[in-house]
Amino acid sequence: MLTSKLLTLVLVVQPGRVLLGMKKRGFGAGKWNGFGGKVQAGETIEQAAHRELLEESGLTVDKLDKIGNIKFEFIGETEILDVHIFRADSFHGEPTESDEMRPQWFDCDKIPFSQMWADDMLWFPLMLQRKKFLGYFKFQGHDLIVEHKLQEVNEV
Ligand SMILES: CNc1cc(N2CCOCC2)nc(N)n1
Repeated sequence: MLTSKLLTLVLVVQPGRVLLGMKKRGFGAGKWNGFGGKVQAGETIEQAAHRELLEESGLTVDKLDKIGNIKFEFIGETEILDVHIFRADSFHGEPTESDEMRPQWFDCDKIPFSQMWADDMLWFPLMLQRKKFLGYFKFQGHDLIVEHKLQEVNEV
């Protein structure tokens, strides 16, 4: 029986550039990604997204737009990662390195997909076009996608 773990992911996007963080330890270490993590008991998914963004990047945002939900399965593991993805177009503060993440701005046409999770190159274009999407990715290990579904939706 597969249980699911609620996670958040926030992409801060400004005209022509997106803020990513180099994950310094733990799950996904060595990859560039948005900012996020676990949803704690007693907080909403959106509250968790705000909290993790602040903890990992030093930024606060007035508004998070729900843009996607992707479920990740890893062959041989019983826990499905249920990742709720948000986009912010403006922020307060300065991107600041944390224990977890080293933030850096990337031109939207120079996103380092080779140093990111393999699914990102498939849904980032939807995110950048402000589309909304639902996805499912089955991984073998951390690098190989053996099966996936990705659909644009009107509501996440
Ligand atoms: C497996 N592919 C993933 C996983 C992932 N995250 C899981 C851990 O929490 C933060 C988001 N993020 C991306 N872009 N791709």
